[in-house]
Amino acid sequence: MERTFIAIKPDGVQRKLIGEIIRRFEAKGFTLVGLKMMSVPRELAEKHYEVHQEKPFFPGLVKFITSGPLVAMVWEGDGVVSSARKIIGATNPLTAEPGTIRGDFGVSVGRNLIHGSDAIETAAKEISLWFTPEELVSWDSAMAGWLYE
Ligand SMILES: Nc1ncnc2c1ncn2[C@@H]1O[C@H](COP(=O)(O)OP(=O)(O)OP(=O)(O)O)[C@@H](O)[C@H]1O
Repeated sequence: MERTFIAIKPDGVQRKLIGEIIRRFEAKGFTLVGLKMMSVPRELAEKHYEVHQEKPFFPGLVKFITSGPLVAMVWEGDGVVSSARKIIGATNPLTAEPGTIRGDFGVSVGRNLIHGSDAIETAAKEISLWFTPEELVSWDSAMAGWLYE
């Protein structure tokens, strides 16, 4: 079953949106298989965003991600990688569609509340970067028969 890495960034935690964000993924029908609240070490933030290391916003992004607690999660379900990106919305919350997390709760690109892996291969890399295998819990949702044919 497909898995994706989702992180509620420090602004989402401070804004008390943890419950609302988890609710949206649960209500859609995805299954939570990994969850931890953590302070992010600088090296982990830099590794996670290494594709952006030459960008002017990189130092500020690393400072922001390491500035407070973050909630790291792994969600499972058919098509969860691309569906999660739709639930999250466009990178800039001002242009993100209403009904998406960023569209409903954010106003600036540097405080866009949540991260979601952008492809299946990226998801696998990010899951192994943020979680050990022992931290992930495989379980069968009792609702599966009502979610899938
Ligand atoms: N111009 C910018 N100014 C400040 N921060 C930015 C800017 N562009 C991107 N970022 C930050 O870098 C993150 C990664 O940018 P990317 O283009 O990969 O967007 P994304 O894939 O929608 O976001 P994420 O990887 O966090 O899910 C953004 O989520 C945002 O927090």
